[in-house]
Amino acid sequence: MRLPEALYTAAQVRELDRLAIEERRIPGAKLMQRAGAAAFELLRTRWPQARRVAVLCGTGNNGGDGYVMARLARAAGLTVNVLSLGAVEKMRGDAAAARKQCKSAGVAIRNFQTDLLAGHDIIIDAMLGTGLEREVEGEWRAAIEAINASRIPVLAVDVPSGLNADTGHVMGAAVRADATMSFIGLKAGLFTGAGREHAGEIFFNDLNVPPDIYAGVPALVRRLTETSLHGLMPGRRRDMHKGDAGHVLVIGGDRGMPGAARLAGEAAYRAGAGLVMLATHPEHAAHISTACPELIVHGVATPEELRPLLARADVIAAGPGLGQGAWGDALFGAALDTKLPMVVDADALNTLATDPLMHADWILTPHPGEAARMLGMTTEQIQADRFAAVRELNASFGGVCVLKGAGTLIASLYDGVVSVCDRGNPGMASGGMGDVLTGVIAGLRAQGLISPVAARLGVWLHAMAGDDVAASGEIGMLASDLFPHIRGRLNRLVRHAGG
Ligand SMILES: NC(=O)C1=CN([C@@H]2O[C@H](COP(=O)(O)OP(=O)(O)OC[C@H]3O[C@@H](n4cnc5c(N)ncnc54)[C@H](O)[C@@H]3O)[C@@H](O)[C@H]2O)[C@H](O)CC1
Ligand SMILES: [K+]
Repeated sequence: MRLPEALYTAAQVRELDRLAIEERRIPGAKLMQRAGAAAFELLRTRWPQARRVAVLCGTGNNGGDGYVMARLARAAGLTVNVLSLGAVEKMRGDAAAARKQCKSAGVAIRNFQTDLLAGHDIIIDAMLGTGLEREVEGEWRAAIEAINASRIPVLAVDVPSGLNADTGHVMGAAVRADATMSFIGLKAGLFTGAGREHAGEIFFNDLNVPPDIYAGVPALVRRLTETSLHGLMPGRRRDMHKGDAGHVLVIGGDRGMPGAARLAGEAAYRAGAGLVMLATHPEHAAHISTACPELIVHGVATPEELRPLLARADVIAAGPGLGQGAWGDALFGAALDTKLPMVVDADALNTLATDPLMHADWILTPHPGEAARMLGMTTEQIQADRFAAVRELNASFGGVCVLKGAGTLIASLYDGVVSVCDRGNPGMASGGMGDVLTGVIAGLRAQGLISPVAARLGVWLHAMAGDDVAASGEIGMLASDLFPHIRGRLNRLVRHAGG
């Protein structure tokens, strides 16, 4: 089943469950049977050779799903060992019934012990799902750490145990799954922060609930997908000229830091800008121009020298290599005085951290460290709840905020929706990648896309290009390796949209 765009919190999925059970009269036990069957089907298709299955079951409905899977695995002739955790005598309702049925089917059920994991081909993690309500401790933590140390493949049921379904934060310890099958509603925490590290490949099954129940629970988080980004790029008239494709002015490159500004400038061209000007420190204007002759490079020492360039720009990209000295502050200040749309990154964000200004139309692109400085928090606090952080940044600074990192988030005051990019890879954690993103977003904005659209499309193109480059390995990727793939992905998007 294709992954839906809509992502939900645990509470929202519980509401969807309630609607299905109470208003559509689908018994919870039936949903549990369907969940167990769907997850077992995934087990068979993804690990067809697996014969010896360890199913770790908690005491709630997540565990109930696991008991259903164990019964089905035994009926299919697999060797199954259920290892249960928690106070099983307190089990009630559907989960208790599933455990009873599993026992009646002759499945071996024992209390979890670390040494019982060895010798299995696959581990099913059905300990904790959306009911996780505190840090894992004791036998739960021991089980999670034993699973992660065992190096046995893991299929997580609904949510990897120990992972916060809303934020992707690890609550003490969390299972590192090779695959996670999530039910009824995809949980937002699987797609950002530590979620991406722990969920493995994500699968979804709607358990065949009536589609109209989703209308009652509006998703506030949405995945970026190629489909959702189709048709956003303006067409290109045969008689258009470079002015029609927009003028970008990159402001950056203080003494000794020419590279960032140059990368942002070239990226703006790769995203389709008609003309890209670069206002940089006079000492390296000449050789940036040699390195990339398409850039209109100006050595600028003062705001007065910057003004003629501001007058010709449609969009400003401020920050790449801007530095935090008087030169950069003066030029950034002059840019803020205009009403031009801006993409603000890197050192210019650090200026905002100390001098929280506002601007009519900007896209801020902090990484977690810059976000922490902007909000007066620690990076750990930002990463502990990235959704809350990006919403707070957006509420504090307005416009559009792009919180970079695994599972980049985009929040926009224009529509209140947070978008998640579930593409990109660790190979992109290298110098210059952020400068390229800044340039791509500015290049799209210059072609007339409104800021929330330019930010979403830019983040998606940048991540897809990074995945294209990583197809030949994630180690040793250069930011400039992305350029041909950004262009390729953008033209493919336009072609498929019939643009
Ligand atoms: N109809 C449905 O509701 C469906 C649910 N599905 C599955 O059910 C789980 C959610 O089940 P729930 O009983 O609400 O909670 P959990 O099973 O995730 O947690 C069980 C239980 O564990 C205790 N607990 C919480 N935190 C901790 C902790 N840190 N350490 C120890 N114990 C903890 C707490 O008492 C919880 O109640 C959902 O994920 C699905 O897997 C079906 O899949 C679909 C139908
Ligand atoms: K689980």
